[in-house]
Amino acid sequence: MLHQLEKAQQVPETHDFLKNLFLDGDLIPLPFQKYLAPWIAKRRTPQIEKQYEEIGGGSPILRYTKIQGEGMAKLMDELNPETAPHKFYVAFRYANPLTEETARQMKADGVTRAVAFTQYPQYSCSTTGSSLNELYRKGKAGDFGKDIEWSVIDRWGTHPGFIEAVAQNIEAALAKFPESSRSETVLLFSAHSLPMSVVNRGDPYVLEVSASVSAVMDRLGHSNPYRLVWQSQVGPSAWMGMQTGEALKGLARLGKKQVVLIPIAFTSDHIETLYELDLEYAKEAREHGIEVHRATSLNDSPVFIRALADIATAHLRQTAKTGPTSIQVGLRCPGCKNETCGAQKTWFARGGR
Ligand SMILES: C=CC1=C(C)c2cc3[nH]c(cc4nc(cc5[nH]c(cc1n2)c(C)c5CCC(=O)O)C(CCC(=O)O)=C4C)c(C)c3C=C
Ligand code: FES
Ligand SMILES: [Fe+2]
Repeated sequence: MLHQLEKAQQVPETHDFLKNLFLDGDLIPLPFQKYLAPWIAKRRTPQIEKQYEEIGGGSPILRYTKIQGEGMAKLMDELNPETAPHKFYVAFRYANPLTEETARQMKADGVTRAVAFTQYPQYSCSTTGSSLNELYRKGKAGDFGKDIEWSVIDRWGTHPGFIEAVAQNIEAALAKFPESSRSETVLLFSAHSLPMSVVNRGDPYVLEVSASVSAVMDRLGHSNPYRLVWQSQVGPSAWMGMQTGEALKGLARLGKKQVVLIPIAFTSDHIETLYELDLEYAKEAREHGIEVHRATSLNDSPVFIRALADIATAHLRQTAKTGPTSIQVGLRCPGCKNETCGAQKTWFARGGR
């Protein structure tokens, strides 16, 4: 079973993954989306397939998400026996296991209480928002079963356990530089960028990623100079900058010799750490005379798995008092014109009813 699911994450799934992604009107509203999405996906597939081939034949996201989920549920059984047993399910937005498949499984298992626990530390309507909209659509249609009660963990980008796990991985990367020059190493935090159209409608992601970086730097005692830069722009529109690749070139021009690259907006390795950061940017920076080490992604970090268990445990205790959703998730972006966002928020605030 595990093997089959892992195989589904491999190169041949790239086309369907991209098609589902470009079909998502909550992520990228396109004119004639139903027709344009398959066309863009098809055109983009060979290039992205090649990237997945170069990072070992697929994305490790599912494998790590399962390790994290299993570790979290086991710890929660110990930390919070009153709500045990805890079970995790994975619902991806574009690759298998898709929300509809997971819904079927949860219905078959007779689940009556569920927490939608986003695995994006910082909230964006293009990531967590899109996933919540999908859960809402499937939930409203009864795909998860009729009597399920929902609550939502919508963001946790400054949770001390998450910050500690990131900081420890930065310290391990810094230790690879000679002690004499270690404090001159630039810490370059890199997050997936957002189109300016999303930023400018009031999406909270840029602020929240910045807050994560601030919290990590506080934890490190501001031992090094740092910047937050943005990667993985797609298409011709304007995106949040400065771009990670350009920043590395700029640092080289300024005579910087040592950089630690830090993925800050995702919890496991994926195409953007393993291909873009490691194979593209780090290689290019080395050609410009910079020694680059990448902070390891959180992956199977026990400190991080403990943080997930702590976040979920605190949530279960808190929702009994404060209700199923946070105050912050209730506010739509001031520029939001997507009616599904409003309906989704109302639905979750009522516990999925
Ligand atoms: C972590 C935060 C992410 C944000 C914010 C985000 C916004 C966003 N992404 C696209 C388009 C694409 N993203 C793609 C891959 C991808 N995106 C994220 C995360 C965020 N995206 C991850 C972790 C991944 C990699 C998945 C993996 O298995 O490795 C892709 C596919 C790859 C490609 O074709 O380049 C696209 C396309 C948009 C348009 C967007 C904001 C509106
Ligand atoms: S786009 Fe942010 S709430 Fe709709
Ligand atoms: Fe993306």
